[in-house]
Amino acid sequence: VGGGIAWKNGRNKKGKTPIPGPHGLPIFGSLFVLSRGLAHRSLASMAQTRAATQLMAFSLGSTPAVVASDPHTAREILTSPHFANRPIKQSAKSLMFSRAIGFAPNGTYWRLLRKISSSHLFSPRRILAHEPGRQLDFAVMLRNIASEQKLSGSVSLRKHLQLAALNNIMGSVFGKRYDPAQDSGELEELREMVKEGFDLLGAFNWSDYIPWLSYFYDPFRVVERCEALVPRVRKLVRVIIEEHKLSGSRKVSDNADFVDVLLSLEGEEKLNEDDMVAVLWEMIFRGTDTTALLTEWVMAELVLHQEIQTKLREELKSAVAGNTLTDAVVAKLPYLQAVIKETLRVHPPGPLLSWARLATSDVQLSNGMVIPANTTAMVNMWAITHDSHVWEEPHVFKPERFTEGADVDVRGGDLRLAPFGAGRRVCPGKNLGLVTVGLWVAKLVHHFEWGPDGDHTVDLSEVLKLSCEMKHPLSAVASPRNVVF
Ligand code: HEM
Repeated sequence: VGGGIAWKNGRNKKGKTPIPGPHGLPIFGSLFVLSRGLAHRSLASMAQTRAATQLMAFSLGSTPAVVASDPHTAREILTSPHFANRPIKQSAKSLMFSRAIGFAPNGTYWRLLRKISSSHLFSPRRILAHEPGRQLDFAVMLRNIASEQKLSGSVSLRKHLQLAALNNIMGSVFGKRYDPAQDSGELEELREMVKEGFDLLGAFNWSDYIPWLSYFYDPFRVVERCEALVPRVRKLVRVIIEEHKLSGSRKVSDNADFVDVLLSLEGEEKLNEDDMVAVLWEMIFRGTDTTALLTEWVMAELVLHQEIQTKLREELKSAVAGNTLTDAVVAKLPYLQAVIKETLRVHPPGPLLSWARLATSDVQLSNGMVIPANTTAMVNMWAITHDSHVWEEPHVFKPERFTEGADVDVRGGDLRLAPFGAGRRVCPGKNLGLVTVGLWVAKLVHHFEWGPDGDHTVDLSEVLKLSCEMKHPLSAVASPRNVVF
């Protein structure tokens, strides 16, 4: 059967045009493609060789799945109201994420969460109000980078970015920042919990696709580890909620943190405590790794392409001219924005858009194919951004394609480059993510010249976990520049 075991009985032929796809193995289908290595690359070459880039059907054990590797089909899937749900992994369910924005089914509760977060956490006014926090987290990072460079002669950037990103999101969500020198115990506990959650959500769990396996095969001990993590998360978040309750006034100002906002909700909007824990915890998860790893990819490309780094510094020099580098200045730097877009194109942090979608009814596509209800639908954004029919010289890192050619909206309006997804489930944190990465990259380049580290050359190999990150963390020589701001 085209598509394999989960597509038997003509499931892939419901429309005028059948959906092509590999036969896969008995029982497992094409599960091994997802369970190891770089799934986005394997799926891209499978779709290419089968002339199935528009849509390819395949089986993940008993779960029928399709993947779109072309902008047109990707748009039809992501923006269709019939794909507004997501299939939920066992780990996400056990970690309470079915009550958080990313996995809550399309309905009143999910719409309420989107509304609350877009007006109180992600609105331009709120993002601006939290700028002092972004500046503060950068100032700490700057000091730590300078001292590591002085001590070791090079800098391993990842840990600095991760601490800044964690503190930044903790600041705007929980109103709390950590100083490694003073709060090492609590910070370590939090870091460990975030890492455990990432590992569990990113781990490939065979029983998500072959349910009966769960009775005797759970190599990552997903169930047991989730059961151990949930009480720790509840305890940490509840303590923070109690501290906020004790602090009195529920008046919510622009720079209030998200806990205050959730506590101030009244009537039908009021969330119960478990829902609050889920929503708050999800923000920490989604907001930490994505900004840190995108900044690391940008900096790796800038170390490899010194001429691009010099050009960016020139742009910064003329824009700063005695002023502080702020969000407002950064937003008006076309070359910096082009460098970030080009990094999102070459290294989309979610190459398969992180969380899939689920068809809630049969969906007819404009090419005559029909995706049956209950099919898991993925978009291979990496395949689209590396397709030579869509992008000229797709493997070349060239920010100029965005300054010299037509500009491209990366926030979901143009499916040739939609690293934040699109449609009603598009990433709500996209503006916050872009503003944070923009400010930090601008400041890193303004304060240091970033050169190659002779002992650790830049290696762009990827590893796909919850997001796609550099397999070998970036190490570079950061030569301080004599700048005041
Ligand atoms: C570079 C930064 C980021 C990237 C590349 C990114 C990417 C994505 C992608 C691809 C999706 C799935 C969209 C879809 O299905 O169409 C998503 C969803 C989501 N993201 Fe982001 N994200 C980033 C930053 C953030 C930040 C900073 C936050 C919050 C603090 C956040 C919160 C979320 C949430 C809550 C969802 C689920 C939305 C829903 O299902 O309704 N993201 N993100």
